[in-house]
Parts: sequence; structure tokens; C-alpha cells
Amino acid sequence: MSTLASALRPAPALDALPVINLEELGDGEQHTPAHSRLARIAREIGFFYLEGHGIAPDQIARLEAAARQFFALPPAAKQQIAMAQTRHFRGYTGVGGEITRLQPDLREQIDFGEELPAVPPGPDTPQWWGLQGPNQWPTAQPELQADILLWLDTTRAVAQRLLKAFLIALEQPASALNQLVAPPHNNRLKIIHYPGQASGQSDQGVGPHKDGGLLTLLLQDQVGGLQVQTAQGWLDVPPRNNAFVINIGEMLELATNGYLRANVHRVRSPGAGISRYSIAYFFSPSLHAHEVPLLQLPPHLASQARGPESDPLNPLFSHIGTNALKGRVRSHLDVAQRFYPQQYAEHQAALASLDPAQTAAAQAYAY
Ligand SMILES: O=C(O)CCC(=O)C(=O)O
Ligand SMILES: [Fe+2]
Repeated sequence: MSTLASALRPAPALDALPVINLEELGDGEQHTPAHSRLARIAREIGFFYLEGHGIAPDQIARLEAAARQFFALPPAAKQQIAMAQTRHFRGYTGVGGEITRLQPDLREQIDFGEELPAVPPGPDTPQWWGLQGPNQWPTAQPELQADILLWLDTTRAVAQRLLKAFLIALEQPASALNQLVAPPHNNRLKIIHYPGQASGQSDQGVGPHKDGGLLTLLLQDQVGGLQVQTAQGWLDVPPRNNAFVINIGEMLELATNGYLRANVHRVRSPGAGISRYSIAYFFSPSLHAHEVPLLQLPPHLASQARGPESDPLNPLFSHIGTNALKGRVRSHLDVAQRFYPQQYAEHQAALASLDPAQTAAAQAYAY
């Protein structure tokens, strides 16, 4: 089959997600058959389970227990760390407080990030530096802080190994994106609770979206509800013990000129009386790196790069801070309105300029 024909050939139908073992990818810089498989899976579906990550099941269980404990606190204890009170997009958001594709998400969550000092605002300091800053910690659950900070470190190390494997798979120097992910880091972590919904109501746990960073490393409990969009429709991503679910973010799509695609995914709410919990780690470019570099893929891969996807409702910016702030403004309108009035106004103007058909498409995310 010619290169063009193979580039246009639809990916084979999948009825289950593939599993990648990080140990098989090794720590060396040598391209192995395991890397070829990673490149193919990443390009064809972009969602897979990751095993062999080396994180002790105990550490995972402890964090999952801590997440459940937090969401069981009384409302006032959760609101003590409300996201709306800081400009760093960190802290607690209640059910319906986050918007995806113009609709409220039926989940509550705490957003954390790398624990770093705030960059003081000033006339010469770009607004997106507001994304960096200290986390908010619940006084009602003081032990949460150590678990979260440990998870940020542990997962960052796994994400760095995985990114290196991706680069080798794409026949790049293993260090090609070192600069992009150098400290001070800009990775984010979300612990999430999806309360059950009675049938007949919205079941938008989180609406269809792409993740904004490079790679997402997700842990989910036994309930299920995560789905990824494929050419054949929505594919369930059922739970798998001690495995991460990995997906590709917009910044890796840009860096590979669309050879790798950020995947659209969503979560359907569990049924009434059931709760689902998940923990999503977003491995992201460092803000001080400014621009996402375009990797020079070898011709046989470059010829299959589809270019970054163009979505008028979600324009992609190669400028890291601009892209990251855009994503947060869209999702957390209360924080945006209070701390980023200019970006909030721009977002509102963009929404007002949509014609009804575009608005309907945005809400349904039908494409
Ligand atoms: O909870 C999940 O399984 C997925 C969450 C997600 O996609 C997100 O927060 O970006
Ligand atoms: Fe996501």
C-alpha cells in the first residue's frame, strides 16, 4: 500500500484498549519492537493502559482512600479550599461548577499543581504566570498534603519515562523535549468524585474534551464510565487494576504536527446511589519554555502526520502559557471572571459570536 493510502486508511476497529508495559520499553535509548508498537498504538487510538510503572499498589490505594475521605467531608470543610478564592486554578470545585462544551460537569474535584511560589502579578508579567502558585490544603484532612505531593513526584517520574519512550518510538533523540519539561514544572493533578445521577437527568460526568498537556496518567476505580471517541463511536475504557489509563494531550499533538492526536474522551455519570472516583495527572509543558517545539519526524512518519486538528471552538496555541490559561478560563468561569477579566471577556465574546448551529455542535460535540 502506498504511503498516502496507508495514511488515509482508517484505523482498525478496536473492541478493547491495548496494554503497554513500561518495563518492556526499558530505560535505554535503543529503538525496540516495543517502541514500534507504542508508536502504532499511540497513533491509531492514542488511549492505552500502562502497566509495569513500578508504583506500589499500596501507594495507589492510600491516595484513593484519601480522595474518598476528602469528598466525604462536610461541605464547609471542602469550601474552605474553594478554587474560586485564588487565581492559581487550584482547590475545590463543587458539582456543576466546571463547564465542558458549554454544559456543567456533574463532578466535584480538587485541582492541585506543582507546589511552587506565586509569580507576583505586574504590568510586564504575562497573565498566564498566574497558573503557578501554592496549592490549597484542607485543614480538616492535614495528611492529604503529603500524599498529594508524593503523588506529584512519583507520577512525574513515570511520565518522564513514558515521554522518553514516545520520543524513541518517534525516532527522536531521547532528550528532544527535556527543555520543554524542565523545572520549574507545570504539571497538574485532579482528584475527582462523580456522584450517581438518577436516570432521565444529565449524565455528563465530564463532557467530551481533549486534555491540554502532553500526556495524561489516569487512575480510576472499579465503577467505569470513561469513554474514548473512535471512528466507530464511543469506546468504553473499563477499569484495570493498578494500571494507568494513558492519553495524549494537545501539546503532544502540536509537537508531532498531528502524527499523534489528542483524543476526545468523556465520563458518563454512574447510576443513582453509586459514586465513581478517579485521579488524573496531567503531565504538561513548563510555562517558562514558552513555545512547543515542532519535532522533526523522519520522512516515513512525517508523511503520516495529519497536522493538528482544527477546531474553531478550541483553537490550539503553540504558546504554552496562552494555551494553558485558555483551557482553564473556559472550564472555570468564576475564577476567570474574578481574576482574568480580559480573558473572560474574550471567551464570552467568542461564545456570543457562535451561531446557533455552532453552539448546538459545541454542546453535543457531534463530529
Ligand atoms: O475521570 C476520568 O476518568 C477522566 C477525567 C478527565 O478526562 C479529565 O479530568 O480530564
Ligand atoms: Fe480528560
